Amino acid sequence: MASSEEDGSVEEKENNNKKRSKSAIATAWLTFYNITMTAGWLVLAVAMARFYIQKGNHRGLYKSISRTLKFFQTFALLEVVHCAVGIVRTSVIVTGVQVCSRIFMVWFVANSIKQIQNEESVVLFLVVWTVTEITRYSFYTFSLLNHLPYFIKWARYNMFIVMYPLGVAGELITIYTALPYVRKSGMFSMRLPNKYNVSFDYYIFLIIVMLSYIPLFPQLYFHMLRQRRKVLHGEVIVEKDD
Ligand SMILES: CCCCCCCCCCCCC[C@@H](O)CC(=O)SCCNC(=O)CCNC(=O)[C@H](O)C(C)(C)COP(=O)(O)OP(=O)(O)OC[C@H]1O[C@@H](n2cnc3c(N)ncnc32)[C@H](O)[C@@H]1OP(=O)(O)O
Repeated sequence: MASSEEDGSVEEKENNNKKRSKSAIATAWLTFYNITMTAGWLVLAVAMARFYIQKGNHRGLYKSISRTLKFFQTFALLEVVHCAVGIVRTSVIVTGVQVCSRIFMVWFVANSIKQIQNEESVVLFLVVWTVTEITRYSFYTFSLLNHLPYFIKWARYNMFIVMYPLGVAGELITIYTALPYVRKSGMFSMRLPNKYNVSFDYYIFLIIVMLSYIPLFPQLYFHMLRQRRKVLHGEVIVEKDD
């Protein structure tokens, strides 16, 4: 049977060619992006391991890796763009919540509140994020290259069961530990009266962020459980549109 392209008009053929070259460009870009991100998180893993081996404890670890961490975690904003322009089939909202909460954690908590940088909870979320991202980006890279080893697929869709709650625990304990310093310093806050007639309390905002994990985290977790059933057990899942 002839394909629709063979039957179609010149215009249809041109459209098909455009789609094909767009997806080739998209695949090339995603491969480059995922390799870069895998390498970035590997650099972080090696830097953390070396730091710990040399110093024997975690004091100063955050400071030593903060530039690399900020760069690669911020670069992950492109994932929201990938979903928005449709080159990956993932929800913009799910990806947006995941990426924005991490960027918030890096820039407005760990980076801004120096007193908490040596907390164990910071090391906890850093280690969990690093292991997760090396697995996740190598999963995408090998999938795009059509050479996905089963252990990477297995790790991608099983490790999160433990890693997600551990990462969330690290993040929440860190924010909780930061609260007294934020209250004392009044950082990022605006009190009335001021010329804009606006008041903002960063301390209260951080409490709201912590509370927002209660409705939002289960959605991410259940999304991953659905992905797991689809990919590892071949279940057909009908996703709602954003
Ligand atoms: C301003 C203040 C905001 C404060 C908000 C506070 C609320 C916070 C609540 C949230 C807490 C989050 C805490 C979090 O930071 C803790 C941790 O991360 S701990 C570590 C454990 N974490 C994980 O395991 C992360 C799991 N999450 C993810 O993997 C993703 O982020 C997620 C978007 C949730 C899910 O990913 P996705 O939907 O993409 O699933 P898949 O991987 O199965 O992929 C689906 C299809 O898309 C293709 N895809 C996706 N990305 C790419 C890519 N980069 N390159 C190529 N292809 C890609 C993938 O191949 C699939 O395609 P197909 O269906 O065709 O196979």
